[in-house]
Amino acid sequence: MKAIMIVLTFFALWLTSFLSASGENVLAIILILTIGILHGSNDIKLLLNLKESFGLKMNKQQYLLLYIAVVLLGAICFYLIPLVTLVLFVGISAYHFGEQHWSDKVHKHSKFFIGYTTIYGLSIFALLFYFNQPEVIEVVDDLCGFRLKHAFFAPFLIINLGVLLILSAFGHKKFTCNFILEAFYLLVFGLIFSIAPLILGFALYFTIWHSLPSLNDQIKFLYGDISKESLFKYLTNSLVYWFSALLGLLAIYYIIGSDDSLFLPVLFSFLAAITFPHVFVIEQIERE
Ligand SMILES: CC1=C(/C=C/C(C)=C/C=C/C(C)=C/C=O)C(C)(C)CCC1
Repeated sequence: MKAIMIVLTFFALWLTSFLSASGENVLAIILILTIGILHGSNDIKLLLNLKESFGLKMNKQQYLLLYIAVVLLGAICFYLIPLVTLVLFVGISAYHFGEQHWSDKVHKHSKFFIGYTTIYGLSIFALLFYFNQPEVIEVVDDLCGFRLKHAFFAPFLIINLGVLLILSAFGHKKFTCNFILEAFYLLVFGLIFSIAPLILGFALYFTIWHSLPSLNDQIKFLYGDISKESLFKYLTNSLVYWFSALLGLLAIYYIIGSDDSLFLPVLFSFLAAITFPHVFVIEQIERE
């Protein structure tokens, strides 16, 4: 799987050398809205397939209502306390990306696992942000009116990578992985983020390194194997949710009108709102 992901990543990077800046943005947005959104479109079915979640067992309508309520709550928080919600969003996403990457390589459910995966995810974001400082400063400013300083990025990267290194050294007995290979993946991510602009760098990581493996795990969890039939079942079942998410996003863009400077902030706050419940669903299936 990882070899395919490396090939896909470099293929996509090679493809972008033929694209203009706006072409790269279009490719990034297509990746996020297709594979990216798709990997969160079967959350309700995943919840229904759990023995229980949060000690509860609810029916489809109840889960759907709860899900929509959490999305709306996330959106309202973004509106009312944008900076706090953004920090929370990046922290939760870091844990979520790390959990996806490490779940089969280290003993789960320990405090160490939560700390390690969060620091790993933060290191990925720190790499992405470090190589795209002007764009990150703009998007964060547009999102919550807070202007990050350039002096923030290098220490943020060094601290996260440093803590990751220390935790890896102390906890290496808990892992079943090749750390040289893991360091190589981080190098590949750094390379992608330094070559591609912010949105494309994020999209390549998010779709190839997070959403595809997550789709793989989810299909196995739901149908027991990866086959044409189970892929077809997954796609047909997620279609209506995927389509509703896209319609929701389109509706927001329609309501705010054609203000270009709001395009990325709206996309990221939309992602944040739908990410909050998704992270809890995946956390529950990883626990089973
Ligand atoms: C890239 C980026 C950001 C963070 C995005 C995040 C945190 C995305 C997480 C998505 C997830 C976890 C999706 C679901 O699986 C900021 C800080 C908004 C602004 C600068 C660019």
